[in-house]
Amino acid sequence: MSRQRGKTPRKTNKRPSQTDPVEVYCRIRPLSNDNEEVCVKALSTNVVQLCPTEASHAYKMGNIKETQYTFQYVFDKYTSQKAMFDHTALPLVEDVLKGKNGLLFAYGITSSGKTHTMTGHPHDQGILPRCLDVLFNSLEEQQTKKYVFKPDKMNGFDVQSEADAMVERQRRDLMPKLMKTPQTPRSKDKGAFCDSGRVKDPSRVDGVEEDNNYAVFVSYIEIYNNYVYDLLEDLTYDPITGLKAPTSKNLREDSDHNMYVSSAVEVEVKSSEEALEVLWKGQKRRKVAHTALNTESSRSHSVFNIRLVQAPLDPLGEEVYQDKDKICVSQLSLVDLAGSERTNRTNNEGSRLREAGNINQSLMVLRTCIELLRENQKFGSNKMVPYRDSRLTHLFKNYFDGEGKVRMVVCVNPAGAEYDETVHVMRFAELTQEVQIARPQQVRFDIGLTPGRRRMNQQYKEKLAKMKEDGLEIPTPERMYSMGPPFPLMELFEAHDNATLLQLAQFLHDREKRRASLVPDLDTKQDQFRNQLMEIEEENVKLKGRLQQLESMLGDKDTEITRVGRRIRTLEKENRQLQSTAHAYEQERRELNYEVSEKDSKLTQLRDKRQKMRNQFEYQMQVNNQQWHKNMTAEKNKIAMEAAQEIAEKEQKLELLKSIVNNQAPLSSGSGSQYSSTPPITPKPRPRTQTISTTSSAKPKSRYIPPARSEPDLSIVQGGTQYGPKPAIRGRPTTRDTHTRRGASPPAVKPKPVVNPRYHRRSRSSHADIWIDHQSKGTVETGTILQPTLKKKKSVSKLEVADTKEATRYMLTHQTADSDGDVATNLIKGDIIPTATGGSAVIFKDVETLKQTSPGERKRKSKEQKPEENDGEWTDVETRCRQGIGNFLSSKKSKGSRV
Ligand SMILES: Nc1ncnc2c1ncn2[C@@H]1O[C@H](COP(=O)(O)OP(=O)(O)OP(=O)(O)O)[C@@H](O)[C@H]1O
Repeated sequence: MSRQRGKTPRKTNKRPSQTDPVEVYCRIRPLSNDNEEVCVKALSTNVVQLCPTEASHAYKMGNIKETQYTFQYVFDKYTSQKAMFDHTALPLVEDVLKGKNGLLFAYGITSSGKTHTMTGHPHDQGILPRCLDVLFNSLEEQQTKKYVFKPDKMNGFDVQSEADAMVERQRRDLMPKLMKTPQTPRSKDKGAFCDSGRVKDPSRVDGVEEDNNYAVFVSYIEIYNNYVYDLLEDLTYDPITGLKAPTSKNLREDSDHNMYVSSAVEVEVKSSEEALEVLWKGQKRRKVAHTALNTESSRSHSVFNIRLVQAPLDPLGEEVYQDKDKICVSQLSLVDLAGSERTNRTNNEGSRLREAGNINQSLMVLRTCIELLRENQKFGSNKMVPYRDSRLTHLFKNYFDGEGKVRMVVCVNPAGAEYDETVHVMRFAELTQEVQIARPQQVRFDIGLTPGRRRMNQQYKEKLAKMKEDGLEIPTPERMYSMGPPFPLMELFEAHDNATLLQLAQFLHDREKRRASLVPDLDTKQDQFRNQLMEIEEENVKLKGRLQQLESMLGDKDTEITRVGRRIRTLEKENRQLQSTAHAYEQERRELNYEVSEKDSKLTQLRDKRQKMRNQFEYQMQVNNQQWHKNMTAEKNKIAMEAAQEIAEKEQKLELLKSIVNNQAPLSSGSGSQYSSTPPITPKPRPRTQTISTTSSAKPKSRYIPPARSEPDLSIVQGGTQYGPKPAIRGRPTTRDTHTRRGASPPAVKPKPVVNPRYHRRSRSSHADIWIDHQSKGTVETGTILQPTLKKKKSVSKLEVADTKEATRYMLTHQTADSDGDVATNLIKGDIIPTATGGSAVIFKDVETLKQTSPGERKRKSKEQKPEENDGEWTDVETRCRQGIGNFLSSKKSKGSRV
């Protein structure tokens, strides 16, 4: 072994060549109540996310940011104790077996699962019992007898022979039992680690040196209120005062500057059960105070140390080599830190409050130390790390200052209410990862003795026993190649100390003899060895050839692999492209399908709508047709009635006119205030006087008054009508007039003419005529193709006397509807002749009828007679006058004035 100091852990003054960071693991425990809000979530196997809950102080202060922390590994609530152990502690157990130190501590707030992780339950063991199980599983038969290694009370170990160890065992067994702490009943779970219900961890690790012997020592200490107590110390019992209070222990530094708890009991254990019993004994002593947060909350930091002592076997492979310097001690410290919460959260009072203060103080110092250490390492500063400010940091100073592996398990309670505390824990944990620890150096256990000594000794013993059994001679054992026992202790006090010299000569002679006897054997062995070497060399040459072959094959394969790899990559790329194209097409197809279905549905909607509209329209058409037929029938009846009435009226007027014409009765004209139509005047006064109304025949407004004076008055010429207030025209009959007059009886009295058309010569040139186009305002524009020719005209809707002064011709437009509903426009034309009294008279000469027939009804036979058909009738003066007067009257009726 290169380094055999029985001290733990070792401090090195050299600057470490290789370092490892502190490895931090995070474990999230399950919620106590599934309905609780969660503030911690594992994002991956090494990232954890914290998000403030509404109940948290941070949230209330407006900090709602989520934070992420990266750790070596994050274990979620489903992680088993076994998995936890395998990741975090198993490598440390392996290291311990190889002579390296390890520190594992559980850190977190109260009730975050530290004790559960470190200790667990018998049926679901935590890290500590599993470490013990694996350690003892791995050591198997290689443990020394008890008391071969003895703690030297200065953090080191002594070694003694098995015989001495046996004597000590006997002595201890015979020793009267000391007064010990009365046994208290074990609690249900934690004390039951040694019960049959315990589920042992079956794992074992490699790394156990074949030619070493081992012994395991455990110690259990507690740091409470910044005092160190030995949890395995037997409390002395005084029959009067009872149990004596435990005394706090001091921390000491050994010759190698390693810290240890002075006079702390270290118990040598030979099985995990024994070790767990010790653990339970210590746990009984552990301060477990009830706080508001956790009824089993640990108010102290507990440190369970497992020290593995190993030493090589002697050359015979029989016993431990009796040299203290050849002992190697490695240590695994498992620390369950007290909860890191703040005092105000726990509702602590009195001693509990002091506890909380001290816990926080020691954890604060731990944080400060780690921060400074990190700073020194990072920035090359040399600030003093205040390890001594707390017992906790002081005790583990060597782990951080020296070498070893340090791991931390951060336990997290994901309950939302714990957010504020958890954030501090996380920050510290993340920071801790930046601290570098010197990597422990590889311990070499080879001390120059034949390897496999234990096995050979074993075989030798077995063979010996068998030969003894068979009664055979015992052959020279392989181990006889030894040069014999070590040199005896001889001291030469004077030059002539012959006895000692002889003894030495004898010893050397024996050795010489032994050597001489071994030389031939050695030569034989050398020959054998040479032959073997040659065989190996041959084999080697063959293998080299084969290797070359294989290498060239491998090279070919590599080339092939590279080519295939390249081809695969190309194909993969093509495949990806094709996939993306297919994807795009698929997408397009889906979109088109969607569009088509959308359009289909729109089309269907449109069709439905159109059908609905058609139905509505048809229905509306039916209704309208019915309504139209009804209206038409009513209108027809009305028109027929009106026509009958009009005809009757006109008949009446005609009668009147007839009588006027026939009788040639003189018409008196007033100052133009009213139009009067004279009744037929006969030489004999007629028995009755006929009154003609200007508005309606039913409601006569004026009566005929016989002329008072003999001045010429209005006379109406056949074929025309006399208009105007004053002029009285005795008209000469026209050709047409003549026709009508033929049947009329000559007037009995010849009235004095008011206007004499004979005296009034009219220009024959139609170009010189100025027309008055008299149309009432409601005249409908018919758009008839044939229109009267009026070169010069003045259109009026109301006829004034002044208009008649300039004009020579007069045309009255009058519209009527025939029985078919078509509009017939009558243009009644006449000459304007000045009267003797300065007025104007109109002599109607012509009536034109413009008629428009709808094409659909062209073939229908109109009830209205065509002009040519009317020829006979139109030439009839009566009819024409009737028409003329009727129109004029109706036009005058609407105007309410007379010319
Ligand atoms: N991973 C887990 N799975 C199941 N139960 C758990 C887990 N972690 C913790 N618990 C349970 O939560 C409770 C509190 O855990 P524990 O006592 O280990 O907390 P603690 O951090 O050690 O508290 P303190 O600091 O006060 O000692 C215990 O009942 C424990 O069984």
